[in-house]
Amino acid sequence: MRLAGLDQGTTSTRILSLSPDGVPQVVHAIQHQQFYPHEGWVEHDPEELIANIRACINAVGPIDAIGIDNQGESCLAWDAVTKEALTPVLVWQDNRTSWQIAALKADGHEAEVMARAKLPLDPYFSASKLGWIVRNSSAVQEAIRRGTLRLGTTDAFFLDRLTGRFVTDVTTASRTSLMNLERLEWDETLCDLFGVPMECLPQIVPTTGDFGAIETAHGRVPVAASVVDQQAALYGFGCRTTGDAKITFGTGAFALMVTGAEIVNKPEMGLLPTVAWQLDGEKPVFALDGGVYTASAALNWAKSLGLFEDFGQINDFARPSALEKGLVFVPALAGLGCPHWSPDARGIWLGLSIDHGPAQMVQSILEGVALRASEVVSAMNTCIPLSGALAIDGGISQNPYFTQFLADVTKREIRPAAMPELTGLGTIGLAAVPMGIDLQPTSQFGSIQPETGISLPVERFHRAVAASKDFVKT
Ligand SMILES: O=P(O)(O)OC[C@H](O)CO
Repeated sequence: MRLAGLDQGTTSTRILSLSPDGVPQVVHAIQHQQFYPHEGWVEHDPEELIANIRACINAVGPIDAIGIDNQGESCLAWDAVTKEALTPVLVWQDNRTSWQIAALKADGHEAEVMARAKLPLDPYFSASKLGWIVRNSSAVQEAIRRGTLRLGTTDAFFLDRLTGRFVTDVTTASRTSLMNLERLEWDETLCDLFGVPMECLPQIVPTTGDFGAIETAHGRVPVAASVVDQQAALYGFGCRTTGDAKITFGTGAFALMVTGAEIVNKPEMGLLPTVAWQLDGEKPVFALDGGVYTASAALNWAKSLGLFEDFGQINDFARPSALEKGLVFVPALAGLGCPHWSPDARGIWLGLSIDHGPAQMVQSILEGVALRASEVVSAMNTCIPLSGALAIDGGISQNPYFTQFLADVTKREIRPAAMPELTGLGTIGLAAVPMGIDLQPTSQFGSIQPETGISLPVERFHRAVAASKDFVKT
C-alpha cells in the first residue's frame, strides 16, 4: 500500500511518501507567496494554496490514501455553493485584531475564554480573525444574506473544495478558540463573543477516518487523516506517553508535550492545552503547547537585511556567547507567545556597541531563539517533568552553534532529528491508522550534551524580554 502525506505549511506545500525502507521523502514542494498588506497583517492566496496542493498530489503518482496537515490557526471565508474563497487566508501570524483582543481583555472576557477554550485572548487564534472577516468583508456579508457563508481554518476549505466534505478535525478546531475543549464542540458563547456565526463553521470530526476522496491525475484518493502540522510532528516523533515532548523549529518554534487523557490547564504558566490527536472511535489524547512565533522567520529577516548571505555561514561562532558578552536579541518580531502572551511586544537588541558587526548580531539572533525556546521548555517542565532529552527538528535544528547553545541554556541533552521530515512522517502515520497499518517512526536522532562548567547569564535575557513587552506600550 502506498501512502502520502501532504504538508500545507506557512511557507510551502510539500508532498511526502515513504521509501521502501520507511523513510519519508519529499516528492514535490512548492513555496507560496506571503502578503503583508499592512503592518501586522499576513495573508496567503487561497487559490494559490489549492493549486499547489493539486500540483503536489498529481506529482506523487498513484497512491492508496493520503493524510493532510495544515498550518493551524490560519483561516478564511468561502462560499458553500461555488466553493470560491471570499477572503484571503488570514495567517496565524496576522495581528490585525490585537486592538479587539485588548478591548475584550479590558472588558474582562479573558476568564470566560480561558474556562471554555482553555486559551488566552490572543490574535494568534482563529476566533478574532474570523470575527474580523465577518465584520469587514462585503463579500462575506453578501454570502450571509444569501445563506451560503462558510467559515473555517484552511483544512476545512481544502477538504470542502477537494472532497466535498465540510469538516475540520478536532486538533485544528482546538486552535480556533471557538471550541469548548472539554466537550469538543463549538461553543455558542465563544462564537457570540467573537461575532462568528456558529452555523457557518464545519463539523468537528476525529483526526483519522473518512474525509472523502480527491480526484487526481491518477484516480480518486481517499483522505484518511487531517491534522495540525505541529500535532503531526508530535506523532511523527513517536511521542505517545505523558511527558514526551518535541520542538519544531520552523517559521516559528512550537513545543508540544503529550499529557494523555488529561487536559492540563496551567494558564499561570502561559501554556496551552490542546488536542494532540483523536483516532477514529477512540478518546482524544491531549498535549500542552507553547509557541515562539519567530524562529527561522527571524533568521530569514536577518538574511533579507543582508546580515548574512548563506545559511552555511551561520553554523559556527566563537565562544563566549553574545549573551555572555552583553548582546541580547529578543525575537519578538510578531509579538511574544508562550509564556508571555504579549501581542504588542516587538523585537529588540540590547547591548549594541560600536565594535558589533553582522556576525555578532546573527549570533545573538540564534541565541535569542534558543533562549525563547528555553523559556517554553522550563514552563512545560514545571507543569509535567519532561521525559529525558529534548527532541527537536526543523531547519535550525541542524545548526551546530544553535543546538549546543540550546543544550547549554536548557541544561538538557538535545536530540536533533537526523531526518527532517517528521511532520510528513506523522501525517503519513496518522493516515495509515484507518488503513489498519501501524507505522512506527524510523527516524534517527543525534545527541548534543550541555557543556559542563558553563553558567549563562539568562537573567540578562529576561530583562530584555521585559523591555520588549513594554517598549511599544510606553
Ligand atoms: O506551518 P508551520 O510549520 O510554520 O507551523 C505553523 C503552526 O502550526 C502555527 O501555529
